Amino acid sequence: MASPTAFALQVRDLTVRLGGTAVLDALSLTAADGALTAVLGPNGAGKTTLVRCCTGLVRPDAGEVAVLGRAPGSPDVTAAIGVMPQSTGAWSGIRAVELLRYLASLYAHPLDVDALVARLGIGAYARTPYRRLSGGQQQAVNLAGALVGRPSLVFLDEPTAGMDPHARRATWELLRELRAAGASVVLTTHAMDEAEALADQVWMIDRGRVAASGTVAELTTGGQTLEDVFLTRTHGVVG
Ligand SMILES: Nc1ncnc2c1ncn2[C@@H]1O[C@H](COP(=O)(O)OP(=O)(O)OP(=O)(O)O)[C@@H](O)[C@H]1O
Repeated sequence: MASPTAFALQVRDLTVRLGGTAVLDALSLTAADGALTAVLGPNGAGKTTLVRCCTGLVRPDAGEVAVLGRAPGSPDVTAAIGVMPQSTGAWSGIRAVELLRYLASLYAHPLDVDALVARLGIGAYARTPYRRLSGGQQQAVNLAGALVGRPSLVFLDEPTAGMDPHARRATWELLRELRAAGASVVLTTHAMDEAEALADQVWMIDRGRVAASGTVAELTTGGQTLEDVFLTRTHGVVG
């Protein structure tokens, strides 16, 4: 289903206070329809909080979020998006393939679970309880869970963290295919090569604000690498 707007995601002046701190501080950004948008930022910059606002899990203190042109958390939006959170402890006992079949049953036109399992290399551990999977295997199942409903817009919070290079490249290929099929992708990552390889648009956020944005080419004019730009424009907690 195509988005009715030119933007899959519009975030305006978003402010979230947690524990007395403005974790997001009047943050504004957009994700174009049909594009892959990467959100980069140091640990604690507010990336996961942003995703949680977009998926209706965190209610902002101020500002606006429009997901596919509508309010986050509404049933029609929820049915049209996919979400891969950083951790999903709730699935502890269920086998990977049973989890995916259950998730598929929640959608009107899900992807074929067996094909998705084969595509992401999940077959070898499809009958293993989720809690016994390695970190990278859990990531692959989480990714499959985010995609199985054939979403128009998918939020992926550090999708390849913990994946080996085979799984990482398979994931990149799948994300390129998703975009080619017209889906919009918003992903957070610490991997600069991932943003360079995939992103149509990059947003660097720091301390809850936008520190830089543009295409990779725009951000790296002047011969700097994306990592150089990141290190210059954002603050780390170490050092
Ligand atoms: N429930 C909460 N109460 C208080 N502070 C919180 C809460 N949840 C998150 N925070 C704080 O908000 C800030 C942003 O956290 P968030 O998880 O959004 O960062 P992030 O950019 O995703 O970081 P990382 O790259 O480490 O995953 C952090 O300083 C975190 O400690």
